[in-house]
Amino acid sequence: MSLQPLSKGTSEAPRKSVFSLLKDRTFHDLLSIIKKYKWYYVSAVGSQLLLTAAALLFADTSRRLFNMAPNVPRGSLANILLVFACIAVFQLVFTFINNWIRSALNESVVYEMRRNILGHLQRLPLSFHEHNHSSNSVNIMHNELEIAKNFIVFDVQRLIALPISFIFVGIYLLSVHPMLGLIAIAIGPLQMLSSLVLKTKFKQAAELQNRVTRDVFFTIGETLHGIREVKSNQMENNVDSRMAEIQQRGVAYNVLLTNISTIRSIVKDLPGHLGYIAGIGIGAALMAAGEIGAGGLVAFITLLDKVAEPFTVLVDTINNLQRSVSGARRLYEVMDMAEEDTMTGQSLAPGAPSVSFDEVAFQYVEGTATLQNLSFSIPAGSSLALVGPSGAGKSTIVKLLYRFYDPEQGTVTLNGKPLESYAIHSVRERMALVSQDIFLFDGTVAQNIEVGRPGATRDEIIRAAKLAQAYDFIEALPRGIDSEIGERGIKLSHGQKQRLSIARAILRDASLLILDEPTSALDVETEASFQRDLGEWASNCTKIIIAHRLSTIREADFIVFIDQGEVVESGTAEQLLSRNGRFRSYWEKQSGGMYAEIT
Ligand SMILES: Nc1ncnc2c1ncn2[C@@H]1O[C@H](COP(=O)(O)OP(=O)(O)OP(=O)(O)O)[C@@H](O)[C@H]1O
Repeated sequence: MSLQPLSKGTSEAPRKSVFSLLKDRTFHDLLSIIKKYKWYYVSAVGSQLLLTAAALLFADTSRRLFNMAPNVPRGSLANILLVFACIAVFQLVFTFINNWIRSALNESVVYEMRRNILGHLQRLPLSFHEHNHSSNSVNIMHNELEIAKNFIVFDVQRLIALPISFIFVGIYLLSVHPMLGLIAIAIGPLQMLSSLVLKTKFKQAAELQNRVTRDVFFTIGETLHGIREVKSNQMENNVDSRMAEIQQRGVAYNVLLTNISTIRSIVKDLPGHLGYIAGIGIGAALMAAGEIGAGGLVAFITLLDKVAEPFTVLVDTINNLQRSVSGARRLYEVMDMAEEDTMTGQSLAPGAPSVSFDEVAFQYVEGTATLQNLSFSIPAGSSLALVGPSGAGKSTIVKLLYRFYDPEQGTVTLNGKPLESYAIHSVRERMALVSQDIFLFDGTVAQNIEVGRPGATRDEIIRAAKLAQAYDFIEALPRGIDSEIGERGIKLSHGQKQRLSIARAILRDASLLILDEPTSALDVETEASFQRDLGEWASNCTKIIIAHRLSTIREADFIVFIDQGEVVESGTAEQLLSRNGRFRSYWEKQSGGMYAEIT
């Protein structure tokens, strides 16, 4: 394993501006989540407005109190104190309610978005996953979603509530005294202007910081994924140096980001301080001139922050949006990718299909042909062995059958009709694959076999396990078929995993069976009984067998020998051996000259 591909995690994507993002279809898709939770938003905004009303009442009651000072009648003082107490209780209750709603909204939106993204990732074509490291997808699901969520959950509702507060509080202060009102109102726009300071530097530092986070996820994902290779190749120090380098960058960029943010926040607070000083000075002069009472000045001081807040928040929101854009750009790019359409097309009829490849050409990489001029056919219900050296294109043929990729030229047909005329779902439903790459899910043995056909009965699962020669070792496990396999089947041997994957395929009850090195990890005896039983449970299937072992190949009705994506020879095993061609020399090399075993 090389640590080089880690740099993929830092790949740059084209930058989207804030405004083009606001027009982005996917961004609107995400905003449509907000619609679903509109009552949460209405409640959160409503409770925030009630809190503003309470603040206004508090300021006005203070104004009345200080305007009466020092000769406050006893009865009035008692009433005023009661009003203050009620406001305090009201504020406590609504602050609690507001936090409660926000937390419920936050979690609901996050889980909804994660579900949407994972659903989308699953529906993307296999080519996306083959060309993107899984850690990148995990990073999208976690970090970049988190950043986008902060904007969607918190900033959106503040953007609605605070302008309304601004209007009410602004009008109130103007009514106290136009000059004081204007000073308070002027602070906000000045704060907005201050957001221009170091704006570009802030965006750059945020992007650098995001990249570091992506690298951390990438390194952790790759290391844990390939932990056996890391250990067996003693790469621990290599990984550690990589993390140390990321740590160095992470600390440097974080300090840079914090410094820039601090300078921006000092500049942003400056108009507020100046407005306060100007307001006190002018307020004192107005008091001396008898234009306002002491209460007017108190109301000004109490509400100053409330008038400036919408603009301050707008500044923060723009900053957040910039971070969201920078962090969520990749999220939106992935969400914008076209999903596989698996439902359009006709259904593949039950029963073993005939399969044919007619002059098929395919390439993964422009200019490098993987399959070319490839033609062969398999009559319904018969079996074909695909044989050839490593990299010849055998697994690619299977990928075309699954429609993970489509050929560039030529046609693949099932029952004489082009594969593209069938709904992908209906074709995949009728196919089963026993692959050399076995993936077992974290769960019990039974659950792992049931993956083949969700909803299968316990008896059906046990029957499949027996046919796959898996039942003996399953029975010996501590809890039999209900034993936990552990993450990725780590507690089982390769041969045992292979037998579970065979059981899964048997349970699937498919009509097109693909066996990709199905017995590579089985001992000779188990392989022999697997071959025997295959005739029983797969008798009604069309079978494609990819194999290197002659014992597996010779059971096939027909053999196609492939090299460099082309059919080099085809025929029965006996015909190919008697021809003294590529298949025979390939087999002689494989068997050390003992090809006579076949006859
Ligand atoms: N996702 C991919 N992207 C680019 N090239 C690929 C991809 N998958 C396979 N290839 C290339 O296509 C060629 C055929 O690969 P394929 O896996 O089909 O061979 P194979 O005959 O099944 O090999 P093996 O017997 O080793 O499994 C190889 O050169 C391989 O490197």
